[in-house]
Amino acid sequence: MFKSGFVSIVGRPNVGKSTLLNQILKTKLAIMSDVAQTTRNTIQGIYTDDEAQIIFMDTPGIHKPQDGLGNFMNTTALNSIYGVDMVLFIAPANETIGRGDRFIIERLKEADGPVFLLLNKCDLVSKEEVVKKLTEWKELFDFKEIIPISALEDQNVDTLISTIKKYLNEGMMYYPKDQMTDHPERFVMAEFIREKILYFTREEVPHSVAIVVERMSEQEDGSVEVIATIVVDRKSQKGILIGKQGSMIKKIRQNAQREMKRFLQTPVHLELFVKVENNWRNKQKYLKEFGYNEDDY
Ligand SMILES: Nc1nc2c(ncn2[C@@H]2O[C@H](COP(=O)(O)OP(=O)(O)OP(=O)(O)O)[C@@H](O)[C@H]2O)c(=O)[nH]1
Repeated sequence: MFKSGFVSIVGRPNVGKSTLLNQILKTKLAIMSDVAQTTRNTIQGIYTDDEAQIIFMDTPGIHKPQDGLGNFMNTTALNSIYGVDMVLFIAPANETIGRGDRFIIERLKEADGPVFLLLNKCDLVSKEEVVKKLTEWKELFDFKEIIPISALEDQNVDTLISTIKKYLNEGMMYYPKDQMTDHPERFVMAEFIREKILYFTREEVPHSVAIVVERMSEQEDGSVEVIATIVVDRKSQKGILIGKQGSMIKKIRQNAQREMKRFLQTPVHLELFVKVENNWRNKQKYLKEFGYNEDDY
């Protein structure tokens, strides 16, 4: 069973978020900041192995502290705790628990999914101090897991990965294992639609559907409009996809839209069209148009 999920890493500035991410991604595929940047959330890195794909999310705001607690902890700074499967809260072992930490802790109560505490920089303090710190933290929040690590020295990072995997649900591989497409976001949007088609239609519609994301554009209010066409190669498949009075396509649309919203962290309006292109798989023109090339397979 392959697992996947979205994980956000939060913590005060300088606690070691980037160091940890680099350590995790060191040996694996690293897709660093900006590659799949959206208006609000950034995919900071994607860890993929044979068992799971973990997509680390980050909110840009939390990385750009300004002076004063009030500023760097503005309301948007912690948005990445919503709509993710798990939150990793990093705190340094070598510093006292401060106002910044307490502020984040308060917000973590609203987090979607389990919250882990990663006590970082454990290489800088004694075992006794680590234990003492962990006890203090335990009193402040009901963490699902507490893991002492050293991001810099690569201590316990493998334990962290296996623990994350334990909590992930079965899921698809959102990104190719070792390759990025030109339009990562469009690719992911198309995969959401494909997943829902397979889920709701089961075996009735073969895997040969193509999904073309025609447009993906940000609206003035910050929402995103996605227009996509599902291409099938027989008329009967179109009928199945649309369903009785449009009931099937509605289900696919609503559920894909929900995933997109979760992924982009902003309202999404999805429009779907179904088009029949006889035997499109054999037509070079379409293969090109749909963005497939031999390298993808
Ligand atoms: N000794 C030690 N130093 C660490 C560890 N992790 C991070 N550091 C150091 O702490 C400093 C801050 O680390 P970053 O990874 O940049 O912290 P960050 O949380 O990403 O910081 P922002 O980008 O400001 O949010 C760097 O000098 C790191 O080398 C660790 O496990 N042990």
